[in-house]
Amino acid sequence: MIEVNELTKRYGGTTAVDGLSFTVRPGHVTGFLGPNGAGKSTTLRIVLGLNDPTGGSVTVDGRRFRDRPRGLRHVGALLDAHDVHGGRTARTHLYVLARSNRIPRRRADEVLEEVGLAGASRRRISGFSLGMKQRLGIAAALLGDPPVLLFDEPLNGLDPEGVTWLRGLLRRLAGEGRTVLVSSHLMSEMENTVDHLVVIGRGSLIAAESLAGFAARGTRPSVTVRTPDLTAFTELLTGEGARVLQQGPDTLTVTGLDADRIGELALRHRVLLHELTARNASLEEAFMELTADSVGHVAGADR
Ligand SMILES: Nc1ncnc2c1ncn2[C@@H]1O[C@H](COP(=O)(O)OP(=O)(O)OP(=O)(O)O)[C@@H](O)[C@H]1O
Repeated sequence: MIEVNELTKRYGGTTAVDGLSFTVRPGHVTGFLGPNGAGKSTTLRIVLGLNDPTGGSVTVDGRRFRDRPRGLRHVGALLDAHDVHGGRTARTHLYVLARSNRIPRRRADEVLEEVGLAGASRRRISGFSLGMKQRLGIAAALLGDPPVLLFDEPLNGLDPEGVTWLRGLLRRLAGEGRTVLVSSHLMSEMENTVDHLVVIGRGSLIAAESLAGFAARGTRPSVTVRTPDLTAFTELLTGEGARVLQQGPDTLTVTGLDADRIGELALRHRVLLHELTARNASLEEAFMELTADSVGHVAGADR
């Protein structure tokens, strides 16, 4: 468990983190979300003891990370994929890390295999693409088989296959009972990846809850319905109190009734449905609404 207590970090006149408290529990993939400059990287650096807080504290399983010897066995982290010695090969990079944490060498080969870099393990890192460096950073995080994992914007630079792979890996790690915290400034990246959210803006907590709970804060969720019985079904839905917008020759957007209820109505009245989709767009809307005051630079704001 990661516990952040009343954390504050100032850089001169800039307050990067401002009295922030939250808890990250095992068994979940928790998204750490906020607009650019919200203080995510600063918080993660403090968790790892790379920066000292101005006030407050962070503990991992009840202790400061810095007080643990052989840290990679407790917390694995990917903060900056470029933060590697380009002249080394991927293998050597991991061997050095393994040695300094008393981890057997064979583990380095195992994690290279796991992240899909076994074939490139003897190549110099300077020739790696950003996506390959991300994979190498993930391999380093997994090296010590740690119960706690932190990833700062890990989807950056990954191609669609890489994104799908990483989502699966994060879920598996959480399924094994580990604590997994993943930062991003994009809700669209997180909605298919995480089940819990910690949202911050200007260094302060905005929300800490389940993905479903967060979505419910936004504008009302909508459901897309495709049916050849457009007119009759629209009447039925409005009769049940729904708001219905026609989007195309056979497509409706419905608010005010959830997808389960709409499906039941269709079944009861023998209406043929070709599609019934609950839209997650409200997550993005909730994020934008809740963080609107914390966004430093809004496109077009000066015009
Ligand atoms: N070493 C530093 N010196 C001075 N200011 C800093 C330093 N590190 C971060 N900051 C400032 O602290 C604030 C928070 O930055 P941080 O990088 O933690 O945000 P972030 O949420 O990770 O942003 P992004 O999504 O852009 O990575 C920003 O205003 C940033 O300019």
